[in-house]
Amino acid sequence: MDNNSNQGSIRFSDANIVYPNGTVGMKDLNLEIKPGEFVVIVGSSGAGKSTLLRAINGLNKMTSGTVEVDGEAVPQKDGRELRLLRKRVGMIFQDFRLVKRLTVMSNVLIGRLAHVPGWRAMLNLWPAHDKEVAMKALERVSITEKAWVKASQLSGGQQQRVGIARALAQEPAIILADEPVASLDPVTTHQIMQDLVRINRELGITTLVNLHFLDLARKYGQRIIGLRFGELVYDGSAKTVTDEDFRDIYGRDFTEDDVLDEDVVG
Ligand SMILES: Nc1ncnc2c1ncn2[C@@H]1O[C@H](COP(=O)(O)OP(=O)(O)OP(=O)(O)O)[C@@H](O)[C@H]1O
Repeated sequence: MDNNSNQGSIRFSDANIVYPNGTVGMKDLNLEIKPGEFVVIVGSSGAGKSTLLRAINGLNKMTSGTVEVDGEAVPQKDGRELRLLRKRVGMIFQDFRLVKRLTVMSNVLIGRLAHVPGWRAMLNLWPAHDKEVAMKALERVSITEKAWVKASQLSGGQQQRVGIARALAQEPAIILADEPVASLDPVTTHQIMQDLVRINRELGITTLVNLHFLDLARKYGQRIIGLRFGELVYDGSAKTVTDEDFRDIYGRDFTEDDVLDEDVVG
């Protein structure tokens, strides 16, 4: 998987999203993310983390302002241009979003859908190249031995690895992971976070991860972005973020519910 031709820069300029019911999802956001960055986004429930991620692949439309990927505005209308943009942006979900009755391989090939003619995919006549890309993606998350197993037979952690492989099969410039570990046990959570960090280092794919747990943000983030009521209230290194910063982002003291490993709470 060669990511050299991909870039993966993101820029929000004076960006606002107000939902039809009047809720503010994003407020005056100005933010630049460089190709290859690993960014963790934190904030309490409803702070606008998903809104931000979904704006990058055009799932949420701007009320005003712009979001650009590699210098091109994310199309605000559904259509061919938006499909081309989405080809470059892989998504990873909290609930994995696999097709449970299909094999792991078929699920990963879904990541190739935008790259092959629809009739080929429908007839399951995938070109050798696409199968190879899918298998390499499975290798990247060490799960090739499950290629021909039905997704329904996998553990949560294995399912999330397949979710990652499906995103990688797109050969994306950007990966957006929306609470990717929220459904996993602590041990598996660390494994999946390590996978995401390793893949980011190996392939240089710009990666944005929404996280609920503060200790994970600190441990695995490179850069931390904090949101509150749709506004950017923190942007800094994960190495130097303080408990005080987290309190400001959350607008309250944090509790054991905010950390995965409880002994971290002082
Ligand atoms: N489709 C929608 N229509 C109306 N309001 C919405 C919609 N989607 C999100 N919101 C609201 O926008 C705000 C930001 O939501 P968002 O899902 O981005 O927050 P979040 O930080 O991801 O929260 P969580 O951690 O709970 O997923 C919240 O107040 C939410 O209720």
